[in-house]
Amino acid sequence: MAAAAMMVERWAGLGSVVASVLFLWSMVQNHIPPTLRLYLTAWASKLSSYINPYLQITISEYGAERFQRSDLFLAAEAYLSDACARRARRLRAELGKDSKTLQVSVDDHEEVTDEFSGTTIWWYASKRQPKASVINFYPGQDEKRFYRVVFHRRHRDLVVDTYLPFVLGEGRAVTVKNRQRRLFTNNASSSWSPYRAKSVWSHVPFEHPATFDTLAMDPDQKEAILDDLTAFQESKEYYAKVGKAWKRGYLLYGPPGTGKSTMIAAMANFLDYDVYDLELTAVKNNTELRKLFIETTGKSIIVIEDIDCSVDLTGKRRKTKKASGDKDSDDNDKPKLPMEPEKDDATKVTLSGLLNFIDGLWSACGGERIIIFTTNHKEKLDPALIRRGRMDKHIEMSYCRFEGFKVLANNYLDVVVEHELFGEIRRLLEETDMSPADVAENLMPMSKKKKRDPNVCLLGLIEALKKAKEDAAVAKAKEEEDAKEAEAKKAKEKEEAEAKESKEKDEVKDKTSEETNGEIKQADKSPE
Ligand SMILES: Nc1ncnc2c1ncn2[C@@H]1O[C@H](COP(=O)(O)OP(=O)(O)OP(=O)(O)O)[C@@H](O)[C@H]1O
Ligand SMILES: [Mg+2]
Repeated sequence: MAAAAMMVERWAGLGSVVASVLFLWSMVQNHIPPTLRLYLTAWASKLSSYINPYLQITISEYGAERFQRSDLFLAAEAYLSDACARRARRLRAELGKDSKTLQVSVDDHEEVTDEFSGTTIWWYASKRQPKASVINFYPGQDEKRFYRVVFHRRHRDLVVDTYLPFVLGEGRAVTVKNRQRRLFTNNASSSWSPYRAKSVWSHVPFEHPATFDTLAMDPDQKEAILDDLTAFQESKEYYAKVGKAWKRGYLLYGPPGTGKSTMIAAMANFLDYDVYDLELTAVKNNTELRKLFIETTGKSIIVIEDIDCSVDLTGKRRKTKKASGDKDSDDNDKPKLPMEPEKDDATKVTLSGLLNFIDGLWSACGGERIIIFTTNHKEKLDPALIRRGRMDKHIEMSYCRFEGFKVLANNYLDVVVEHELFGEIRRLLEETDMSPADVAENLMPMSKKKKRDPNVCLLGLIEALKKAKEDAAVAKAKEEEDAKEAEAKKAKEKEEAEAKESKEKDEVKDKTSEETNGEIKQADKSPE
């Protein structure tokens, strides 16, 4: 290691000699004809490569894409920060994008060494000064930063074929680990800019605290979902082998307040993915839908909430999506997303557009995506939309039962062990349908007096459950009464209709017989 440092120092000394020569060279080169200058430059570089056994690779901050920082540069920066920065003597510390975490990286003009398969590789961070005469409109573009990788020429293959891809992979993994995850929402197409590809989505930091530990649901179901997600995340090779795009669809269905949206947040936190919350009502047509999809990145969850409310029979958007708790209470029995031939494809999002969104384009753009639909009314969705292969797993989010309650009691009241009131709560929860959201609400009283007293909260929950049970019984009795009344009314109407019909028949019969009698009498009177 020390020998390597000495060697680098020696070459650094030689470098300063070369720099002086180059300076003189630059002084005289203006007086040399261009062809000769080119020839001499090539010759000088040949000579230098003959003497200098070290090769160097430059990784510039801005590559061919002038306005976008190069992936390799970003990966190298992340890799060096993670693996080598602590060995450097001059570091640079900055607040991360989330303004919370501290990011330490190698400072400019600093050199660090890395060991790979017994080989020493030197990294040198630097920047080119901007030309004084150039005014740059893009901040960050005036200084051109770069990394230089220096290694012995006998390790050329190792560095190019193995080491640099390793740095790229490791750097990307570090970036994913350290990144601030984001929650994206689609902008109305009127604000899309042809000059900024990223204008179709806007984002905020994703900071939802939900995890699977805090999610109240059946433990076996939770375990199965976690298994499924882990298997998906680790199956890159498997998906490639069977020729399937690396994506998975989940349909979350159940009554309001049962934790569908919370589950999505828990999944994103578990997988460490970004979330794209796609508001279909803001998308004008299938072309826009496609564009939105293309602008999503890998390692993300694309969510369409309340899919049954997003597009109706004619493809027209509804004005208010979440007017009430139960989003479909206004027109419950209208089927949505029909398999009808779509005529004006240019002006609306259609079922086929949506299906294409899920599987057509998925296959074209690889990369670890999950799509989730949520609905309160699974039965209203077109079977084509939710068939296995599109929505691979259907997850029912249901009312709170005792196992789910125990999670909530732990979350909200820190009650871990069995409480004396648990027996009654268990019985009531089995007899009453109450959503986890309502149970949670009862466990989180806002009054100062009741604050954090488990007994008071649990008693409050028991009261609420009893009331819900009574209300449900009253509602059921009323429903039965209404049904009976409706049946009686129907029977009466039927009876009346039958009576009316038979009366009409009798009248017709009477009239016919009268007419017949009249004709007979007429015949009797007529001369033979
Ligand atoms: N299963 C659950 N576990 C833990 N908390 C829950 C659960 N279900 C609901 N909650 C609580 O209730 C609130 C509302 O839940 P959430 O928004 O996830 O319900 P939802 O099923 O998406 O409802 P909707 O169908 O109306 O969209 C959440 O903020 C959460 O605190
Ligand atoms: Mg929801």
